[in-house]
Amino acid sequence: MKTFDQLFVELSDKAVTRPEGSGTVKELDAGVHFIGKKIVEEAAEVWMAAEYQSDAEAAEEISQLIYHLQVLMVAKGLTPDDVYRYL
Ligand SMILES: N=c1c2ncn([C@@H]3O[C@H](COP(=O)(O)OP(=O)(O)OP(=O)(O)O)[C@@H](O)[C@H]3O)c2ncn1[C@@H]1O[C@H](COP(=O)(O)O)[C@@H](O)[C@H]1O
Repeated sequence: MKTFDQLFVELSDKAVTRPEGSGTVKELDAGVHFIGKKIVEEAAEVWMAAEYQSDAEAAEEISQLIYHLQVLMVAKGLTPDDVYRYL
C-alpha cells in the first residue's frame, strides 16, 4: 500500500532510471496523447464500477485512474504541489 505522494516519487524515479519492464516507462514513451486516452478509459471504468460494481472494485478503478493521472503529471513535468495549489 502507498500514498499518492509515495507513488509519485516512485514514478518520477522510474522516469529517470528507466528500469527494464516498467509499464510506466513504456507509457511515458508512448506520449501524452496515449496517456490521455488511458485517462479517459480509466475514468469511464471508474464511472461504471461506481454505478454497477462493488465498492472494492470502484476503489481499484479509482487507484488506476490516479496512477494514469500521475503518469501524465510526470510526462508534463508537473509536481503534486502544482496540483495541490488548486485544491
Ligand atoms: N498503480 C499502478 C497501476 N495502476 C494501473 N496500472 C496500469 O494500468 C493498467 C490498467 O489495467 P486495466 O485492468 O484497465 O487493464 P487494461 O486497460 O486492459 O491494461 P493494458 O492493456 O493497458 O495493460 C494496468 O495493466 C497497469 O498497466 C498501474 N501500473 C503500475 N502501478 C504502480 O506503479 C508503480 C510502477 O509500476 P511499473 O512502472 O510498472 O514498475 C508500481 O508501484 C505499480 O504498483
